Amino acid sequence: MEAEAAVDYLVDERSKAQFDIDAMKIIWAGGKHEFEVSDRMARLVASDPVFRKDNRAILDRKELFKNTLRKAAHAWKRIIELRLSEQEASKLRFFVDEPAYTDLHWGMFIPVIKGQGTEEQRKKWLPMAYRMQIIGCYAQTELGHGSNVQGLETTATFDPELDEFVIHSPTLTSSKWWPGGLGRASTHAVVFARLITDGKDHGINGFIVQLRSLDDHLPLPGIIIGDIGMKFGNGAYNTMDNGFLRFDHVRIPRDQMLMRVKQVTREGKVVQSDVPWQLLYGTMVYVRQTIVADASCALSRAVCIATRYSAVRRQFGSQNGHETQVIDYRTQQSRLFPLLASAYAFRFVGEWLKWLYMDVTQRLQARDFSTLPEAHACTAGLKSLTTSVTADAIEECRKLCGGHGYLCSSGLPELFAVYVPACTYEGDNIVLLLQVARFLMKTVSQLGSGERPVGTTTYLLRLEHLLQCPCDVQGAEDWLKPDVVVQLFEARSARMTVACAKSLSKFSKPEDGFMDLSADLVSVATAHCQLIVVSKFVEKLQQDIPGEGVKQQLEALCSIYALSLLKKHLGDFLSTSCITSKQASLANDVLRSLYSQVRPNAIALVDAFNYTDHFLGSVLGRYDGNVYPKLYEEALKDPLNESVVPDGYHEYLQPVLKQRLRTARL
Ligand SMILES: CCCCCCCCCCCCCCCCCC(=O)SCCNC(=O)CCNC(=O)[C@H](O)C(C)(C)COP(=O)(O)OP(=O)(O)OC[C@H]1O[C@@H](n2cnc3c(N)ncnc32)[C@H](O)[C@@H]1OP(=O)(O)O
Ligand SMILES: Cc1cc2nc3c(=O)[nH]c(=O)nc-3n(C[C@H](O)[C@H](O)[C@H](O)COP(=O)(O)OP(=O)(O)OC[C@H]3O[C@@H](n4cnc5c(N)ncnc54)[C@H](O)[C@@H]3O)c2cc1C
Repeated sequence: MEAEAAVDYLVDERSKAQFDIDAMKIIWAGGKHEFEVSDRMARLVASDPVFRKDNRAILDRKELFKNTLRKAAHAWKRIIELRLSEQEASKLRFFVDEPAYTDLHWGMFIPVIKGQGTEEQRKKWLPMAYRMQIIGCYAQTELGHGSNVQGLETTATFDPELDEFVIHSPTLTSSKWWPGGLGRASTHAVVFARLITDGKDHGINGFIVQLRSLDDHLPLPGIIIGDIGMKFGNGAYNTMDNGFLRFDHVRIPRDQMLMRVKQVTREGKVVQSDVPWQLLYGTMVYVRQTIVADASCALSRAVCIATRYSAVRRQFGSQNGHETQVIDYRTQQSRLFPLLASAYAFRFVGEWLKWLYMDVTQRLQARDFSTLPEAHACTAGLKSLTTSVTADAIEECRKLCGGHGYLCSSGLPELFAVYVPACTYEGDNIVLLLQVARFLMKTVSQLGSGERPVGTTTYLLRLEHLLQCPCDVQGAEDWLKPDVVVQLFEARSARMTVACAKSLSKFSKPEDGFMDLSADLVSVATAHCQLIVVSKFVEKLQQDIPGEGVKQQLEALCSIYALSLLKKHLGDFLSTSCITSKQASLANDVLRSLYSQVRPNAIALVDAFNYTDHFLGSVLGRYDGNVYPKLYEEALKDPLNESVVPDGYHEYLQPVLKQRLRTARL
């Protein structure tokens, strides 16, 4: 093909923007400094050939994994050479954009030692982990149990004679199964096992166990270890060595039990410290909070691809002598713009959740445990909400790109395959929503006893009002008032919560009620979490938002986010008598006019994510919109096109064709 001059097919679109895009970039990044770091790291990765990733879909598993090891080693080398800070290093790894053992080492192994280790344990293990002299993973899930952590079967039995624990896998189902980084890379693991002393079971605790030799990487005696096999999609999450692990009476010193929550003395006595036992689950709270921030990244990435391509792609009709850009179809807008709005909404709720997590961490250090239940409910609920929406949205973006979205070169199939397990790992999304529902039911049941709800449940203090207040919408413009919308979401959540609590109270055993009503409880939890996202978006807009037109764009997106949820869950709002059908119809009119308002800004709103073409990894989402020649180029790179006549022609095609000829002649 002839080389084409570089043309920016989206220049016109960019010229229509009605806001200061540089200011929006800073809002999206979370500050000037964050923007600068992110931009610098993205470019560093994009310009380094070792971080190439366009061949992932065609590499076999072994090549894929070796390539991941190579990239992780190279990333580490760059981090050391450039003396990158922790923030810069983590951004660099993010832009390398390939699931790897390092995610678990930095994301779970180090945090679990920090959160559950004693001062001495942190001093001993963290420096080695920070220097990557040991590589660790988080070995909790087993073949037989993942969600039910209390059901884990691996045992850690204290031997007072030798002052050691004996780690053992008593059954097949007790095999550790799934931990990332375990299969091939890790030298160590934090293993969750049942603590047994003097024949008594004291429940689950974490233990630091060395798995492989630091000299030759061979498994240590008594350790049976391997990779659990190929996962969904080509490339995708197969760069990660999710592993299995069995123990045959493996001995570790007593001081390798993580002892912040429980201690075992030299004599074998178990001492419960004064921190709540739930801190054993603290690493999951931390990781769930990071997953919410990541959801906005994955979602914005898919939306960026679908939005740019929708502006380039034309089908049918006529617009100034051209066919219509598909982004101008109302159906395309009504599918795409709520996802664009959700990307911004999740960004802001992610920022807030990070704050909440820091706050609870500081309180825990000061021995104030009062906000732990709220932090658990918020991280669990928002992890569930944002990952489910994002996984569905990536698939919707694929459909929004028509046939070409199904090509690997669109970047969307791999993004979906990498992202979709987020609905399962770090807590199955339904199981986590049931935790939120449990928290809400408890909060409502305690209202009568004078307990005051705090944080995100404070609205339940106005229960009487919320149970009967009418929606304040008279005309379409009322739907743009943030206080009207927030109160509506509060009323819906409060009414659903109370209805469920009433149904539960009819059961003589609460557990039976929870089983029977679990589907309704999940809807209640979803309504509460959606309220949190809407109100955090509204709160963000009450802050000082610099930059011409930026606030107006964000206000439009906030309204789109809330009103598209209202449309999707209309059944909830009507059945709880929160709104009338007339008000619902007005909301729909407002949504249409908001789509028109966003339309000229759509490309600039996705440019504000500041993604490099390397990170997007999508021909359809290219910054310059030069889609067709590049799609053609990508097709030509496929190994099937290496020869004109395919391998296998002589064995399998020619005989068939020849036979056809003979048959035709007969
Ligand atoms: C295109 C390329 C793109 C490339 C992208 C590259 C980047 C990719 C990166 C990917 C990296 C991803 C890494 C993935 C890591 C996954 C790691 C895992 O899954 S690790 C494995 C993760 N595994 C899981 O997540 C397992 C999920 N399961 C669980 O968490 C628990 O078993 C349970 C919570 C469901 C039940 O527990 P159970 O003990 O039966 O509890 P009860 O219900 O009886 O409640 C008892 C009380 O405890 C309270 N409470 C509960 N939790 C917490 C908490 N966290 N805190 C505080 N409190 C908590 C609860 O409220 C209640 O309080 P109250 O009412 O009594 O006052
Ligand atoms: C890619 C990936 C990476 C992972 N990485 C790690 C890791 O590094 N370390 C680690 O320890 N683990 C890891 N895991 C394991 C992961 O945390 C678990 O798979 C997850 O917690 C879900 O548990 P499960 O597999 O037991 O699902 P199950 O609980 O068996 O879920 C099966 C079905 O049962 C339903 N269900 C279960 N309990 C209930 C209930 N009480 N009420 C209603 N419905 C219920 C669920 O909704 C689901 O539909 C990883 C998993 C994946 C997919």
